[in-house]
Amino acid sequence: MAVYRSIVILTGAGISAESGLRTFRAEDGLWEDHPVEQVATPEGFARDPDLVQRFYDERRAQVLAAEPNAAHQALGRLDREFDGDLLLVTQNIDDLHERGGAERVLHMHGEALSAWCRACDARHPWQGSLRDGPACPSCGAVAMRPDIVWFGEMPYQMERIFSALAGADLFVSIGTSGAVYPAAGFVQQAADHGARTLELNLERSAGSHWFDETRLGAASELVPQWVD
Ligand SMILES: CC(C)NC(=O)[C@H](Cc1c[nH]c2ccccc12)NC(=O)[C@H](CCCC/N=C(/NCCC(=O)O)S[C@H]1O[C@H](COP(=O)(O)OP(=O)(O)OC[C@H]2O[C@@H](n3cnc4c(N)ncnc43)[C@H](O)[C@@H]2O)[C@@H](O)[C@H]1O)NC(=O)OCc1ccccc1
Repeated sequence: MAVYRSIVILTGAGISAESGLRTFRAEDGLWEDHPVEQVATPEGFARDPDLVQRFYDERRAQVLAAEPNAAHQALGRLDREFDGDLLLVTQNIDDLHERGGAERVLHMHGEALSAWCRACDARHPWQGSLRDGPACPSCGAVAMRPDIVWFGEMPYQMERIFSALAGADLFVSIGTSGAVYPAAGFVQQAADHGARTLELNLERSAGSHWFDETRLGAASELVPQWVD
């Protein structure tokens, strides 16, 4: 790891699969029994807010019941020991990176354990249900939604991500199918700036051909091997 000055890591649902959190596109994936346009779009929320709140209440409970695995813990070690620039960009809404010891984490698609008040724009750490329309602790309005980036919505902190990609000399992608943009385009941006690019995934992804190297296997084995 010593040779690199600035590392950007992108993670997806695959890194949390071995912690018991379902991925999206596997045959038993989340999108199988929850059509994405119904539960992960602003239109779906407007059409049936109770269905969407119930979906994310379930996800929130699953996240609270899950534990970080060896891949999360290895990235926690890397974050503690690497004194260069490091940004761990995750598409995941779980907090397993933080519970695995990582601090330089950016949730580009939001967080399950956070609620967003549409009336006063405040965000609140949230572990309970949003279904029964709790009042916003800041303004009292009953206008809270999951603090999640849905399809058609702008991901969070894109400027910070683009500038990290522009300065990176190593880009590593872990447990993602490369099916969703803008995250799926990060490897090209990093490569265009001269970074070495490495993919760690259970199977080849839609973006594998963009990487200098792809290692296939379970994250709980590949990530500690790469870090240590
Ligand atoms: C379907 C796709 C074609 N659509 C999009 O990409 C859209 C539209 C779009 C934008 N640009 C485009 C360009 C071309 C085409 C389409 C678009 N994108 C958007 O709408 C985005 C917003 C997208 C975010 C939506 N929210 C999510 N999540 C939060 C919700 C929730 O979590 O409920 S997306 C969701 O799916 C995405 C993909 O999932 P993965 O994490 O990769 O999981 P998946 O199941 O697919 O794959 C798992 C992988 O792990 C591997 N694996 C499994 N087990 C293991 C294991 N044990 N070990 C290792 N690997 C493992 C498997 O092999 C597999 O490869 C993740 O991002 C995830 O967060 N917003 C936007 O574009 O805004 C405007 C904009 C943006 C920038 C600049 C200007 C304007």
